[in-house]
Amino acid sequence: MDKLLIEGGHLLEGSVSVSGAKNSAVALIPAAMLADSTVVIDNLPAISDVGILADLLQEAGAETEFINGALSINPERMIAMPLPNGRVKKLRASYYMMGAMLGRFGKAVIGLPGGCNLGPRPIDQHIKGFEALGAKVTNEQGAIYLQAEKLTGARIYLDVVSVGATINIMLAAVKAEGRTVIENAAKEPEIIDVATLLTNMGAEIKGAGTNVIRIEGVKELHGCRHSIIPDRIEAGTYMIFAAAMGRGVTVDNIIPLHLEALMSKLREMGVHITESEDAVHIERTDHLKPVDIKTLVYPGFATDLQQPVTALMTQADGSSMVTDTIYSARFKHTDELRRMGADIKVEGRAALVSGASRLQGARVRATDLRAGAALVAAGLIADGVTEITDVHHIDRGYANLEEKLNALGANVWREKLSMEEEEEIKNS
Ligand SMILES: CC(=O)N[C@H]1[C@@H](OP(=O)(O)OP(=O)(O)OC[C@H]2O[C@@H](n3ccc(=O)[nH]c3=O)[C@H](O)[C@@H]2O)O[C@H](CO)[C@@H](O)[C@@H]1O
Ligand SMILES: C=C(OP(=O)(O)O)C(=O)O
Repeated sequence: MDKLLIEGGHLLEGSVSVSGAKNSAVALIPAAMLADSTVVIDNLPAISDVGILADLLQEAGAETEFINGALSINPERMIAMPLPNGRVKKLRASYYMMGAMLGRFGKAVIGLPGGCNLGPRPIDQHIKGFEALGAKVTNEQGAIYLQAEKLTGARIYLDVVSVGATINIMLAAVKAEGRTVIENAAKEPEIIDVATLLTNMGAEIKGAGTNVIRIEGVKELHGCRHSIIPDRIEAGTYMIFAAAMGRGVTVDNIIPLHLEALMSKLREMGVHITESEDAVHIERTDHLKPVDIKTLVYPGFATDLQQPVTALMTQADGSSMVTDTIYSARFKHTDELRRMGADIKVEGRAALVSGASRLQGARVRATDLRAGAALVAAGLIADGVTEITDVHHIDRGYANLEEKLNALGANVWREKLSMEEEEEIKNS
């Protein structure tokens, strides 16, 4: 097991290039199995979720090869291999194996997904969609069994706006017979990215990015090449790092439109931001203003940036309130930030952050992916050295984090935990 060490207090300067989007990549890889020949996905982020999904496809018979940041997937020899648990539990997006396997084989056995523990994360809307398309779905001993004689298009109204359910239903429906309409669909940019890949494979999809998606089923899909959109959450995280510590940081290779909610809040806090076509330039201010933020579905403020922005709020002069309307328990990072000197009170779905606090380096735990990002932000700000354990959560979503930060002038490195430290963590 590794820990991440950050010597705080260094101002950041220069340019950072954002990787391909995790939440696209993890859907595009399973989507490739719907083709009858090779799909090549470019601009893949070097994160553990991508590696695990490529392994899962390979386990089920796909030929996969990583070449210079691209993944080539030949799914011709895939079989409906049951994937009951093990690696499936390591990430949330293994749920896309359900929709993709169902679409390809008419059946699947997939373990219940893992991913960040942010309170209950049911998959009832995914299952409602699969059933509407004609699948019989059962849950036996922690695995979901899906079976369909034939998939037939249907009208599906999502009771909850869900990114995962929207994409999963698209995956199962593109080769179903007839028309599927997804109503109250999620509108995140990653959904458009998945629809773009599927369309390039020959699917007929209209309305991705709006709340009604219409799919005409086709008999066959073919191989193609597709480049992943930039990761708006990684971009937003670096923008927050820069807002805290940037003497002048350009966050490059992004789509600024995807980050409007964050930019508007950073500007309210007094952060200097200049936008260009595919980059933003950020300079910190000496007097950060407090701000209230409520997370919402896209294009609202992304819940995945709620945790990192909380770390920034500790540096504002006054009280900020952050409310998470998407997840009921996405506040584990606040306990760790408190250990570093933050003044944060959590009540229900809201956290009241009183600043400005002088943060001190401490040993803290990345309880989940974006909690990890919040602790990195705090570590960059704090006096002294911050040690972050459970780094595997951070590795699920941030490609080459140390390299990118050190190139901006930070001092970040990784060490192996000693046996004593591992024991201490196990017992804590
Ligand atoms: C791999 C991936 O893309 N992960 C993202 C995806 O997660 P994920 O797809 O899991 O998130 P959803 O959009 O599905 O979840 C949104 C809300 O709907 C609820 N819900 C969801 C499905 C369902 O069947 N029933 C139900 O009640 C969830 O508990 C949550 O409260 O979108 C989230 C919301 O933007 C992001 O935080 C995650 O980074
Ligand atoms: C919650 C997240 O990821 P996942 O859904 O993969 O757990 C995230 O990326 O912040």
